[in-house]
Amino acid sequence: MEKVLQVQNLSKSYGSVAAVSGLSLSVARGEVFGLLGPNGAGKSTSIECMLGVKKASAGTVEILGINPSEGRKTLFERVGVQFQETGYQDKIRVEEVCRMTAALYRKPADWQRLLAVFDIQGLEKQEVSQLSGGERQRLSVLLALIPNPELVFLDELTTGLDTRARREVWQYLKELKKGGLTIVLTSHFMDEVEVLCDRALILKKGEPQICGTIEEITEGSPCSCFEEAYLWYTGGDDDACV
Ligand SMILES: Nc1ncnc2c1ncn2[C@@H]1O[C@H](COP(=O)(O)OP(=O)(O)OP(=O)(O)O)[C@@H](O)[C@H]1O
Repeated sequence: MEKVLQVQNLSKSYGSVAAVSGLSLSVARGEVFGLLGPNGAGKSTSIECMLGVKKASAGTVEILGINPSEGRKTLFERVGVQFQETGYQDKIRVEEVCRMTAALYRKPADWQRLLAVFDIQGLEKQEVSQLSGGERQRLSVLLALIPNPELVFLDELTTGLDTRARREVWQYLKELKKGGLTIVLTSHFMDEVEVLCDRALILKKGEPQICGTIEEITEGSPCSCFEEAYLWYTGGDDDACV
């Protein structure tokens, strides 16, 4: 199966802090892959290094056959990125940020339709700074999809979304997956990971603990459910399954 993302021995230190150590993974086309771990485990740093936004201390990354630090322009034509926080221009309106993003790509998605899908329709004239946290979150996912990407990185996909909105985003991503989209996501919600991810990798203090399907990860622990297994992999030595 075609690999759209390949990471080998990626490490990143900030001074004496080893944020990521020896991360290796590969993601096949059409797969949904979860990068998991507690706050500060190194998820965002890993994604930023994969994209070439931050310079890795060691390791190699290939996205769609491209070395991200060399082919940035080609890469961003084909890859969508949602970051946890986006620095929007002061007073920019929803429709302006959508239009400006769409203008960057040759074959952008229909952002008006995406506004409807993400239930932000009717807020086009509103300033982004005046949106609620959940609306802003949905907008950031929408913006990552405007390039019509082959691969999308979603960082804390549904943080701040209400129950209905989360399910709607899941449903939409499942449809995009059926259409062949490859998704790499981070999440703190194990129910979301179970619903969406084909495979996941768990980081603890920057170090990969296990990589596999939800079943493989659960079976690799003494626990009987995935969330407990996650807590077991990421907890202290004394942590036992509930
Ligand atoms: N610019 C930076 N300078 C110094 N240390 C940093 C910097 N960015 C991140 N770190 C540290 O690197 C480690 C990994 O941070 P990172 O943001 O990648 O974690 P994360 O898994 O994405 O966390 P969260 O779930 O809270 O978003 C943390 O210890 C963090 O304090």
